[in-house]
Amino acid sequence: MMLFRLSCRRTCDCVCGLGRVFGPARPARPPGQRSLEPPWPAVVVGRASSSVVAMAAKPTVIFVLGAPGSGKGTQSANIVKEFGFVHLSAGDLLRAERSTGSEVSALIEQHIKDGEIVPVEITVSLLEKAMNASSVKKFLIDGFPRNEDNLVGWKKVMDDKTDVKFVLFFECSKGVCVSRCLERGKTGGRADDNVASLEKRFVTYVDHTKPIIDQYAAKGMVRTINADTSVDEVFEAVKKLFKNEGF
Ligand SMILES: Nc1ncnc2c1ncn2[C@@H]1O[C@H](COP(=O)(O)OP(=O)(O)OP(=O)(O)O)[C@@H](O)[C@H]1O
Ligand SMILES: Nc1ccn([C@H]2C[C@H](O)[C@@H](COP(=O)(O)O)O2)c(=O)n1
Repeated sequence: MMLFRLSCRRTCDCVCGLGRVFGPARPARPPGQRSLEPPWPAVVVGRASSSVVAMAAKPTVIFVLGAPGSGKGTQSANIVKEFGFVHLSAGDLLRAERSTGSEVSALIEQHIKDGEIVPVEITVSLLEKAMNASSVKKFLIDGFPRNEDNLVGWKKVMDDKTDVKFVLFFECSKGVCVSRCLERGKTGGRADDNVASLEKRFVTYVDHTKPIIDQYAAKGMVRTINADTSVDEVFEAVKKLFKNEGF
């Protein structure tokens, strides 16, 4: 134990003890990065039998789900500020990819217009790329997994590489969600914030996304927040939850 502490102090600048998190010498924080998280691969040290073992910590993931307009994006932005997470919206990543004019642009455009879910190979590869590009390794993944295809694709490619903590579920009545989206549609520039697309998006939500939330609920992995109230009231509930979860 004593020997370990001495050698640890020589090799890193953290306050190490067995079981604490440390990594290589701390590099300068990249400009604009607000998080206090270490921007280098963390290493967790613990004892196995009589030897000391080290393994890389996996990125933390929280999935953010709820009906269209339930406030996933709004609350994710608040969580980023308060708790230092990185917000990755699957919808935003797909919209960005659509506007690059790549070979999948037309396919994404059609799916978004029809309120349907884009094949997971596209979405997971965009998510993985964004996660790899981030120095902060705590992610809110908003609007994913939205259907069985999303879930299977995530498990295949990302399950072993990440630590999914829970699903943050914003529960909100359809009437409130629709009126928020229609209001957003007046100025937001989204092609799918209209009555026709919203109807399709809600069908997709009820038929395909809600069953995914239910699957996670059966595993005790859903944290439900009432999202019918004001932005501030919803965030108070979110803050309480995140503190209880140890963030
Ligand atoms: N609690 C709230 N009270 C009133 N308006 C809200 C609330 N939360 C969000 N809004 C507004 O409702 C609209 C939709 O919110 P937001 O984009 O956060 O929802 P979302 O769940 O991410 O939607 P989508 O899945 O369609 O992208 C926005 O215009 C936002 O400002
Ligand atoms: N996992 C996802 C997330 C989003 N999309 C597409 C289809 C949605 O209607 C659209 C908008 O998403 P939002 O911004 O409302 O979360 O993006 C998808 O295919 N797969």
